[in-house]
Amino acid sequence: MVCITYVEHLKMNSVKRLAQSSDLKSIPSTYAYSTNSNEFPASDPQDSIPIIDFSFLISPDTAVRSQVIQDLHNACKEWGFFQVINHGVPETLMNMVIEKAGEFFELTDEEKKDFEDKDVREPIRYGTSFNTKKEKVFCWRDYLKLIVHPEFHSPNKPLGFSDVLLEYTKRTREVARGLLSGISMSLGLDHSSIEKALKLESSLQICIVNLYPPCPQPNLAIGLPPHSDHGLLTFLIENGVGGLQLKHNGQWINVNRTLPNSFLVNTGDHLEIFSNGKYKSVEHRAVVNNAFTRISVAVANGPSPDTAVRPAHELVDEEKCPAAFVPMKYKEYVEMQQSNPLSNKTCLDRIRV
Ligand SMILES: O=C(O)CCC(=O)C(=O)O
Ligand SMILES: [Fe+2]
Repeated sequence: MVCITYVEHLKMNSVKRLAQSSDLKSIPSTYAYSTNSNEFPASDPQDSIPIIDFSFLISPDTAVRSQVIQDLHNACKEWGFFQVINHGVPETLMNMVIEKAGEFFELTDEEKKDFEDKDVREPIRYGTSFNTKKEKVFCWRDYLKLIVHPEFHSPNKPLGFSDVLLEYTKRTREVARGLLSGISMSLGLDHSSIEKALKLESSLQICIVNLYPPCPQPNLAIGLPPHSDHGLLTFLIENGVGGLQLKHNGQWINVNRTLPNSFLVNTGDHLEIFSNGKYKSVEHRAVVNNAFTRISVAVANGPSPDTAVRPAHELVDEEKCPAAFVPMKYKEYVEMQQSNPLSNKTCLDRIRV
């Protein structure tokens, strides 16, 4: 392994730059997540990840609507991951997001420095790994995190990035609200229960761009360690390289292919909280490879920042099914998650009764 001191390495503040060092044949010890080259065994899924046809949610035919609500129930209960098709967001817009996100990382170090991550409360944060202040082992990943709603924030470069993001995040928010209305019904609640209780008109929406450069020892480093997401629903798109793995029935499986023009959506911690544990947030991780740069864009759709989220009262029964989580403001939860190393479901466990 190359021996770069901790300080030298922190000065780089970008694994993309580290990966570009022409003589990099092995990873610095600070990236050695594993000593076992079989640390990330995963298999291909036997059944495909559930598919949700978004257009069915607004079908005039009641039977079609009931079926898609049942599909959402099964997807949230059995998988916590699903592919959304016929969502109405143009494919060209989705491709532009990936393209512009990639261009952001091509800016010079000086240009990117203006957006450097200084504090978890900042609305624009460019950085490396997940939380270098707290981590012993770093992730093979650079990131750009943006708060895009209720207020929209974006870097002013590269040219056109901000416009594309504004449109994309607005459109995905509409799809998220539609899905959450169906998910409300799939929990036996009114279609507007989640919308009203969690004040979705001012939902906190965060866009996370991940860049995973080629890694000389992909079996020892990790892109993102196993974790669940903080929000209600995360929408993921990527540049076709692959590397996401999810935990299904206790086994890690590869997400190799998703349907063209689809979103990969996963349930987050706040859906687990609101549903009082009926729907669980699902652990996933990103592995790296030695040939291609992977870019993924995750949009986390959550409750409004000031809402103290608790299980829906209809899903709580003091005797049979008491509240499984203590209430906490969503923005405080996000800060707690971002201020600690990323690890499994440790954040949610802190508020579990
Ligand atoms: O890059 C990926 O596939 C996963 C990203 C992710 O899990 C996240 O940003 O929370
Ligand atoms: Fe995630």
